[in-house]
Amino acid sequence: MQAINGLYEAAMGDVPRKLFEKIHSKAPHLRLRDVAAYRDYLSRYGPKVDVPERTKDNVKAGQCRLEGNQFYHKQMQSFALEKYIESVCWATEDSKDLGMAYANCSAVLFSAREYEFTLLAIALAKKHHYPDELMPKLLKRESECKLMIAGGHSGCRPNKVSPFKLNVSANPKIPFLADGITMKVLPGYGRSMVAERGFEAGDVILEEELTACSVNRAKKYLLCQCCAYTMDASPVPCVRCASVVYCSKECRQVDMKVVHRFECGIGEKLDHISYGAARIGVRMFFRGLTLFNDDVDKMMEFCKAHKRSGSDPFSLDYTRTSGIADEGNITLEEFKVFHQTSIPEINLKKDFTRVQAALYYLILMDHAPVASLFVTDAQKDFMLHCIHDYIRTALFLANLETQKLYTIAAICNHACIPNTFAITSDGRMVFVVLRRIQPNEQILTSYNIMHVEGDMGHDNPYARQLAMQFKCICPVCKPAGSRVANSNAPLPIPSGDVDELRRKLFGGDGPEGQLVTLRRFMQQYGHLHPDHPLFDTYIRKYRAGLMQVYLYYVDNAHRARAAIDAEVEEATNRQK
Ligand SMILES: C[S@@+](CC[C@H](N)C(=O)[O-])C[C@H]1O[C@@H](n2cnc3c(N)ncnc32)[C@H](O)[C@@H]1O
Repeated sequence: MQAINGLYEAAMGDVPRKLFEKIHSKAPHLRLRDVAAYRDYLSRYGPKVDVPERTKDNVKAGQCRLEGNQFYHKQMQSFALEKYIESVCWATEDSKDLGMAYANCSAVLFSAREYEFTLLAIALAKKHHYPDELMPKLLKRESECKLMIAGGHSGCRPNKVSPFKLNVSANPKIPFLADGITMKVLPGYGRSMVAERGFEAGDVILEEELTACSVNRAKKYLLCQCCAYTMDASPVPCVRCASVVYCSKECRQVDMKVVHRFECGIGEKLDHISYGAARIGVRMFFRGLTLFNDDVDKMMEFCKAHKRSGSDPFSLDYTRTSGIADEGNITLEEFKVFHQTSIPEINLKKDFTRVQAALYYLILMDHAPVASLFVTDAQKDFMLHCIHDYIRTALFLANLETQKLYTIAAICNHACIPNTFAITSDGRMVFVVLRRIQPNEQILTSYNIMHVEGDMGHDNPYARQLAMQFKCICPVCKPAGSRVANSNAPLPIPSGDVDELRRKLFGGDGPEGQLVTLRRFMQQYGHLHPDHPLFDTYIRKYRAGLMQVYLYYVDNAHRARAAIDAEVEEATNRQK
């Protein structure tokens, strides 16, 4: 068989799906056999993943800058920034190329009026050998930035408090979740998030930081490898490879400690195996290994003692842990919850996960930092099976579109017309109630979270992708159409109220005013949804408004300020 190289593009990242069709035509006896049979077959007959790795290269850094400049001159700023970030990744630590790439980032950020980030990029350019002869231009930009900030054009929003903070009483053990929400196992759905008390439209019931993510190849220079934060900031590259980038030094440190030390040097090959959330499985495996201080036998013992018998994330006590930022890793308890997740039979019958796991295994075992830890056959088999299990768990629990895994939010099931809106931006998930939820009602979000303007709809390609995962039994899709969809029926809402709503929505009220109006409307009439299709318009408007206002309050500039302060402190210490 040919080596795997370039198939990725042809198959939109679906190497294993295409490959397993090929494998099965050549070796039909493999179908649904243990993953070890796939490993043995692939290691014997190939194909071998043959993709060049990206090691630091200043020539490539220069090429990316030139490509970025072309976009910049065509006013295609986001493409320019992506190229400049890539340039940062290729450049060696001691080169002028690094300083120049940061300076170019600063030009884009300045034109986007991100003054704090511009200052940060300038500080990094100066620190990283930006050429003296070009310095006057950079200093001019720096002083213009300071003037803009002094003139009140800061991206920081010190006086505004985001309305997307938990606004109901919190669970005593899970402070980022509303009190009065529990996990129940419901027929057809499995684990489900259920309200024990009523919630109103506008209640913010969850505000969770992600547990793990995987950044797909197409976005590798756009998202932080560790926390999935959008790279509008000043990029922090891996010091060794040119394959990953981080939003901060802290993220680089954390990722290096828990995962990247195993993946650095084989990142391109690993990226080639899966386009989607499967890689989260590999990353969770290494996070587990890190929890056991790389002691494979200890991890094996633990995993053997804790069978995949089902788990309850609501049993976790987050008040006893300080979270990923401080610890640099998930806790053992959180890892156990992931490890013990039970998966429906249908998800176990997918061959492509076996091919994925076998390919990951073969690449990893060809890499000294991993191979040196897995020596005996038992240890090697453990790694293979564990990675396979975790790939399946990740595909079951993570959002396939955003490739992010949240421990608590993952329990929430999907509805095509949900009662709660899941907003995800960067590495944070927020649940806002869209219409009244009664005690004992299930909390449901649409997994199609990126398509704010539309509910799932069965013609939506993402809906088809989901349909491969499970057969939807939400109130809209349940057989025999439990939804009373009668577009001719008059809405039982006084016409004066509808006119008033329309006037406010379309009469120039700002997004925040619109939100207040919509929330009141939903509180009063939300129970009519989804019974009347006309109502969808308002729900959609409400969701779009929530997203718009949410993004307005995302205040990333304070992160840039903190990073600038840290740079200044570091420079002062260096001078001492
Ligand atoms: C992210 S998990 C949600 C938690 C899951 N119920 C559990 O037991 O852990 C996604 C899985 O839940 C189930 N699920 C979610 N929404 C569903 C729906 N509307 N209809 C049927 N199954 C659903 C499917 O098995 C799906 O693959």
